Amino acid sequence: MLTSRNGIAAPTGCNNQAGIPTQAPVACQPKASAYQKCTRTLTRPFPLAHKQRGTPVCHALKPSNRQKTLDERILSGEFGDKGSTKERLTRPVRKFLASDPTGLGRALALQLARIGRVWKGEAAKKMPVARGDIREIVDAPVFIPLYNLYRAYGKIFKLSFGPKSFVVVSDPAYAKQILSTNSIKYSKGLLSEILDFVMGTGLIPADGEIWKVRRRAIVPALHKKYVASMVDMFGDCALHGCNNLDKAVKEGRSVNMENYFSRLALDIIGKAVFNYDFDSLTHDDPVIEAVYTVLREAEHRSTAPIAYWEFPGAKQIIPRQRDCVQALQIVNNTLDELIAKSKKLVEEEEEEFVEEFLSEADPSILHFLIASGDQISSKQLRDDLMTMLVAGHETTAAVLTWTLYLLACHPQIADRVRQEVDEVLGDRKVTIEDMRELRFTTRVINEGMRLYPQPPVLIRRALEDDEFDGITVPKNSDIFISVWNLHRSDKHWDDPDAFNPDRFGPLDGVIPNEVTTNFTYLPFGGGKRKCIGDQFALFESIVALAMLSRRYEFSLAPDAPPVAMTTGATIHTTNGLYMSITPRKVPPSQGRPPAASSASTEASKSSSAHAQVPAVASNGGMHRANGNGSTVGAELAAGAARP
Ligand code: HEM
Repeated sequence: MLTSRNGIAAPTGCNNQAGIPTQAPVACQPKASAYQKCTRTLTRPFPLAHKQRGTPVCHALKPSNRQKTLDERILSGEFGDKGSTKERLTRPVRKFLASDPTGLGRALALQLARIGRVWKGEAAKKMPVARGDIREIVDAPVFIPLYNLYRAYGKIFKLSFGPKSFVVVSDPAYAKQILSTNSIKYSKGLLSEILDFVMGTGLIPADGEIWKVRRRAIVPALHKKYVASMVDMFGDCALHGCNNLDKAVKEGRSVNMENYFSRLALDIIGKAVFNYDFDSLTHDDPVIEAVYTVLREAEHRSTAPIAYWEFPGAKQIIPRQRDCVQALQIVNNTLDELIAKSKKLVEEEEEEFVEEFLSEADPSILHFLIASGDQISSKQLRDDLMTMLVAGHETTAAVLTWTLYLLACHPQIADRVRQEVDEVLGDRKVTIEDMRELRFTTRVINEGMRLYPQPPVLIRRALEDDEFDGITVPKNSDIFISVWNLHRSDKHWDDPDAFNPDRFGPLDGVIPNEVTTNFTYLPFGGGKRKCIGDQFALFESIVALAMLSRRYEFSLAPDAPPVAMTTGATIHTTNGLYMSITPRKVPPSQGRPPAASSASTEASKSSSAHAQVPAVASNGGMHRANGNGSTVGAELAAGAARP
């Protein structure tokens, strides 16, 4: 056994190439001391948008021509002098003049010093431009080079390669300015261009008036009663998943839990968004295959160096593009059928549409939107549904994957989760009230999302000039807000690489979000474009983790390939997350009765455990109350601090 930085034992077998906090001898870790160990060879210029999938993770820079590591170069002050070159060059002249005994030289030196100060002031307002060894950055997931460059160039810098350039932002105050205070000055830019083929004018890529209208229409669909009913469904899906895992356990097989979570999340989001049972946990069919083809294409395009699919004829000639067109057709046909079915049901049920409308026959978001009388084209509806499918699938699956990985590397923390789950749930069904009781499990997810934010980078484009401490970001700049850097910065976190779910304070304290941490912690973004599925996703993750922890103990399969990261829209493993699974004897107790929570009495009156929770402006005033916000931090925070 080795000991992690936070004093928690980690197994020696924990293959730690994924930036996790153990002191196991790792090849590459985003920590100063680890950089020297990487010896990968540089073969091409820094591939910012290069396809990363399938390449082993290496968080380090190769030693430069001068055989210096980045750490040594940072320590040497190479990147430190952000002053004026003119001022630096004229410094010796000034010194020489100052030593002139006649007085004339001294007067000139004084004058030169004044001009030097002006030059220095001007230089301070210029954005640092990443230079030099950028070409030496190896084939790593994109957020890792950005982390290294952040350490070299600081909280805002420009990254140029060829005709393209990006502004990389890694400061909470700047992130707040872009996402919240000055959000009106920014669009989704590149993201809209990349995702157009799959999401069209869905909520994630949409901007301006379309975004406003669609957000107002969709957010009310994720109301309290809906989320409460979804918790029930999460439990059923997770149980179904457990039954599948039992088979693997019996056969003594290790299981790729990344794949498992991807399927679980697909089954859940299909039911939640359009009441479609993919049942991908037990079988594959052409619709599932088509969905995965489209999802993989979205990831492929977000990391491809050039938009080759836009070349004339590409969609007909290139096999992967042809497959994508066919897959889109299958998905669109399926969605059209579901839309038609839902319209028919709405006509038949003739239920009055009330504020927290929830159809028993079909509680999905699609049904809500149709029942609300939302007059939109089928194309827009499809765009919205696809957006939620993509947004709610990959993200949650990735959060669960990396959190389970962290737990496997920190058995003592996994023990604490199991203990809590046994106490709260025993072997009974999970309910919405339990979300307030599973506090440590919630913290574990919070910490999992800090160490592995999904997505690790947020993308924006400046619609007009904006200023950051005197530095101008010009109109049309493409901006990367590095959530990874914010979450891993030692300026904002003690021992930032350590997996320490207790770091967020007492368990009955607030649930961390961007507001409680002043934009240092952004698992769901912030401001008016904050995730609308934050509460849904957090509950889904808690339920899945609780159900698994109650039944099994997980450890990394001894013969598994090393766990390493690769970039997609979210962080994937390079070779899967293979786990050995040991069944636990589920305690026969019924856990705490759900009504034990003070909230649940209220909940039973109002059908929602969140009913009594005051609304807290967690996102710059764009709150769910006005149809624009989302509330996980606020509602759970208030819930956690219950009497
Ligand atoms: C753990 C799971 C999830 C994570 C980590 C996550 C994260 C995020 C983040 C960081 C953003 C902001 C993106 C930006 O500012 O550019 C976002 C936006 C969004 N998310 Fe999520 N999300 C999750 C689950 C979900 C689910 C389950 C849904 C749907 C039910 C969803 C729907 C959306 C939508 C529609 C947006 C765009 C909102 C807008 O631009 O107005 N997300 N998500």
